[in-house]
Formats: sequence, C-alpha cells, structure tokens
Amino acid sequence: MGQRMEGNLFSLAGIDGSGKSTQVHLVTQALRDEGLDVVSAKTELWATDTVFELARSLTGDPHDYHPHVPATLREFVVACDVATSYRRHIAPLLAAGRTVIWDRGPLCYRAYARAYEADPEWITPVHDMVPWPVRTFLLELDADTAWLRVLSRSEKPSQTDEAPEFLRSVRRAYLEIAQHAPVTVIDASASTTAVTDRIVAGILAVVTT
Ligand SMILES: Nc1ncnc2c1ncn2[C@@H]1O[C@H](COP(=O)(O)OP(=O)(O)OP(=O)(O)O)[C@@H](O)[C@H]1O
Ligand SMILES: Cc1cn([C@H]2C[C@H](O)[C@@H](COP(=O)(O)O)O2)c(=O)[nH]c1=O
Repeated sequence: MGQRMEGNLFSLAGIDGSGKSTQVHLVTQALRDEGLDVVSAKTELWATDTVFELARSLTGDPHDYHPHVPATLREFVVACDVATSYRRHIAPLLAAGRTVIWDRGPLCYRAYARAYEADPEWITPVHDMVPWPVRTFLLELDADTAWLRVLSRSEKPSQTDEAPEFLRSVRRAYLEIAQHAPVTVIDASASTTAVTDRIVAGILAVVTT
C-alpha cells in the first residue's frame, strides 16, 4: 500500500477451531497488563455477507457456498472486504502508533484462496494491497482436533465450511505459504496459557527492540 506503518501489526492465523479468537482476547489482555497500547481487530466481511446470503438462496445454508458460488468470484469479494477493512480500520490505528492484533490476516485469506483453488490472477493483486503484518502467528493444529473443538464450542454452531476435509486443505495451504512469509508457527494443541505465553513473548521481542 506504500504508506509507512507507525504502529505494529500482528496477526493470528490458523484453521477454524485452532484458537484464534481465544488467543486474540488473551494476548491483547496480557500485553495491556505489560503496559502496551494494544487493540484487537477483526475483518469486516460486509460484501462477503451478501455472498453468504446468495448461498442461502441457492442451497438454504449461507455457509454451503462451495462450489455453488464460483471460488474465484467469492474469494475476490472476500479479498476486497479485507483490503477495505485494512484501509478503513486497521491502517488508521497503525498510523496512530497503536499495536494491533488482527484476528485472521493476509496468511488466512491467501490460504483459503489457495485451498479453494481460486484463480490467483484476480485474487493476488487485491491481496497485495494489504501489507504483511510484522509477524503472523500460525496456530498449528491437526484438522481432527480442530473439528472436535468446533463441534464442542459454545460460541457458535459448526458451519458447513468447517468440515474436516476442508480444514485439512486449508492447513496444507497455511503451511506452504508460511514457508515464504514472516510467520511463526505455534503448537496450538498446547494449553491456552502456553499458547498465549509464546505469542506474547514473540510480540514483546518485536516491540521492545
Ligand atoms: N488451547 C486450547 N485447548 C483446548 N481448547 C481450546 C484451546 N484454544 C481454544 N479452545 C476452544 O476451542 C474452541 C475454538 O476456539 P476459537 O473460537 O478461539 O477458535 P477460532 O480459531 O477463532 O475458530 P473460528 O475461526 O471458527 O472462529 C473454543 O470453544 C475454545 O474455547
Ligand atoms: C478466511 C476466509 C474466510 N471465509 C469464510 C469462512 C467463514 O465462514 C467466514 C469467516 O468467519 P470468521 O468469523 O473469521 O471465522 O468467512 C472465506 O469465505 N474466505 C476466506 O478467505
């Protein structure tokens, strides 16, 4: 995007059920306890909501969108939402010098697009409008454990787009892309406290140097 970031952007990535939302909350709190000015951010999927509504009209289920809505069209809309969310919401926080913890982030959207085999010719230029966070923490978890967590979570019911076979494809894509990006892989099968401690240590190492 060209503009210099004043603050620090971190993102938490991982397949559904890997613990992103849990950790965004715990890490933000832990860093505030250390005296840091930290804020969390979640992508606003405004236009993507309309894609989910389209899927509902086609299949009766907003999350049964694949392959009923072609992957390239769908992931293009997601990528545009991500770029808009970044520009309108996250970039101003960084310009004000805040430390931002993003629930998801570029690694997630690139992994989904790859897993769904969306055409990169259309998607990549939009993904490239969003800078990579200074560090992304990939919460690495096998698909079966993640699926069990999705089934047992109280926050929201499991969705069609969280089936284990798809979680496996996204996990593969995450690990491939992570090899060429500023990503720290974290063992997400550990206790929530152990995961929080590792992420907090990784963030403090960046912001205190
Ligand atoms: N380290 C952990 N060990 C065991 N259970 C966990 C751990 N971290 C999170 N959980 C539980 O797993 C479930 C999924 O966690 P969470 O919602 O944070 O994942 P997520 O990656 O944000 O998922 P989604 O992308 O689907 O929103 C929740 O019920 C949460 O309490
Ligand atoms: C990353 C990504 C996500 N989606 C879908 C998957 C879920 O239904 C929502 C995201 O919800 P969450 O609260 O962030 O878990 O969007 C997608 O279609 N394409 C993507 O790249």
